Amino acid sequence: MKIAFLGPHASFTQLATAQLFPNDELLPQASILDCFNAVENGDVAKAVVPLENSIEGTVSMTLDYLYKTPSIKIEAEAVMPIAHHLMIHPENSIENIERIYSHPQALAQSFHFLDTHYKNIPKQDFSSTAAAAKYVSENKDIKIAAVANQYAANLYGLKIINRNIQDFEQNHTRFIIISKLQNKYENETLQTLGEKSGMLVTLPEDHPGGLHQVLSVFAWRKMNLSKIESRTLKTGLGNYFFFINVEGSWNDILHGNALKELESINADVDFLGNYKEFLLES
Ligand SMILES: O=C(O)C(=O)C[C@]1(C(=O)O)C=C[C@@H](O)C=C1
Repeated sequence: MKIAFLGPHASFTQLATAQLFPNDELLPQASILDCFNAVENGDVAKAVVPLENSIEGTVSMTLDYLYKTPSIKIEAEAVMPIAHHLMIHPENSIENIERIYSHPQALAQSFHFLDTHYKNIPKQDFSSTAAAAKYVSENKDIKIAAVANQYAANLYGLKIINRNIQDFEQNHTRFIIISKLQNKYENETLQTLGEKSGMLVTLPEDHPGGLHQVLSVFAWRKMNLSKIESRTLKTGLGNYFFFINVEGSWNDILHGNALKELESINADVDFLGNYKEFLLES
């Protein structure tokens, strides 16, 4: 089976994808949009993209494309510990470094460390941590460093200057497996952390108590929400959709007609699936 992931080789997303699909053909993509397009066009069966980080929060691009592509559903979530390291070309010295490159999520997760120790060195966004590491390995003359993982340092022959530079010890990223198949991904070799449902809810118009009505559907059924995120609809200031995770199995969700009640208050619901959450190794 072909599986797309946010590449290039040695990205954190690849480390997650390799654990989820050890026997499949993994195809690196240049962006989260390319991962969604590869699934939407049928070039691959599934893709793995980041959804949320425990320090930096939701990856908004992933939410936006889930909203824009209703045919794409979620098959599973996987949580992986994230350790960032600062690395340079082995022929360079950290004293000469003039710029630090990485994925914006990685720079944000290490912001205080970089601000404390490398305050005057400009930080620059790159498409992924691994692409930044690769760029450093190919450009020893332009005195740059990258924030990336150990695997990228090994693959691109870089020297690690500072280890574990993330601002909080507990740094985890949650990835999702997306597909059009609406399957539930199973893996008996990985630890299961729980089960949940995901949905995107849009209210017909902004009115007093609208979100309260949506939340009460779950509250009086004693269903626990594990995530709620509002995201702009891009139709004007103040217009949002909501990504909601409800803990529990599919039967719990159907129990008491929660989805029917949401429809009865004219909420538009794109049900993303009932799926498991797995724990990965770093
Ligand atoms: O740049 C990478 O290596 C990625 O896989 C992307 C990504 C992200 O978008 O959150 C994945 C995990 C880490 O949180 C940092 C970056």
